[in-house]
Amino acid sequence: MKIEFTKMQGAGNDYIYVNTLKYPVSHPEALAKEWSKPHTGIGSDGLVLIGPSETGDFSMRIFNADGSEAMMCGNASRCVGKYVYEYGLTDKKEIALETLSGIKTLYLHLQGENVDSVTVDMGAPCDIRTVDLGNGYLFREGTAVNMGNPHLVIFTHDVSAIDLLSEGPAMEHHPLFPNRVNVEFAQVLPDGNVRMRVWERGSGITQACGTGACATAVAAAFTGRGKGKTDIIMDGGTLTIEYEPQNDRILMTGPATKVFDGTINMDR
Ligand SMILES: N[C@@H](CCC[C@H](N)C(=O)O)C(=O)O
Repeated sequence: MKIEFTKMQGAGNDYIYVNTLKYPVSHPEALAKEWSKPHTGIGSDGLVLIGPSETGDFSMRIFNADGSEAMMCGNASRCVGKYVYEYGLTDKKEIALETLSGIKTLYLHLQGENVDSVTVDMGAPCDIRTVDLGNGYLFREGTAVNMGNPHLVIFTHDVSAIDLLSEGPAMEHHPLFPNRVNVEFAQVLPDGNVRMRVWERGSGITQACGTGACATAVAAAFTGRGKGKTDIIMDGGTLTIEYEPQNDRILMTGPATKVFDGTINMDR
């Protein structure tokens, strides 16, 4: 059976989006693995399913490139906002999106008829703590933050020197995180903004991570490095994160971009 999909990216974090109101998908874990492959698939960081919701306007499910399902994805939530508006599924500019980590409110920013960027109310971070990574690792200490999904943020003086391909998996599979963890290496710049590189659980090196950008801003505040409104500069683009520890929400603003539409056989 042929189905339509749309490839979209937010700060370079790219996913395949399927409207399940039109094309129900029965085995997303297998399809995420197959379709994410760069040479034999479509090529992406994973698969995102847009569906109906009883508690919000729409629902979002997100599968990493290894087929594992995640609770939340910041970059995908912005792209879902763009998708449902531009494909005529809604004319609302404020959208309640149901995710496995609760309802997230999307505020669409338009440029003419198109959604150019989106602000997402990401809710409150939880389980913020300093973790001792023990001996045998490049870094001894990090900050764990839960943004609906788990993150480990490690501050360093030179983020460009990190070998993500070896340090990323070592941290993703650290015994402190039996469900694995997303890993952010972060460097505070002289102006207080943060340069960050990410290794994502289930997808490896990605160009950007929305929940990771939020976790980085939270970790910065927690360790006395924060400045309230922070640009998190990643390999694929920049997200602006607004966070004050006394408030119970984080606002994430950034781009949402369509790459192309396509069709693919569901049973391939
Ligand atoms: N890219 C994402 C997060 C995707 C899920 C993550 N890899 C996990 O397994 O928790 C984002 O933009 O937040």
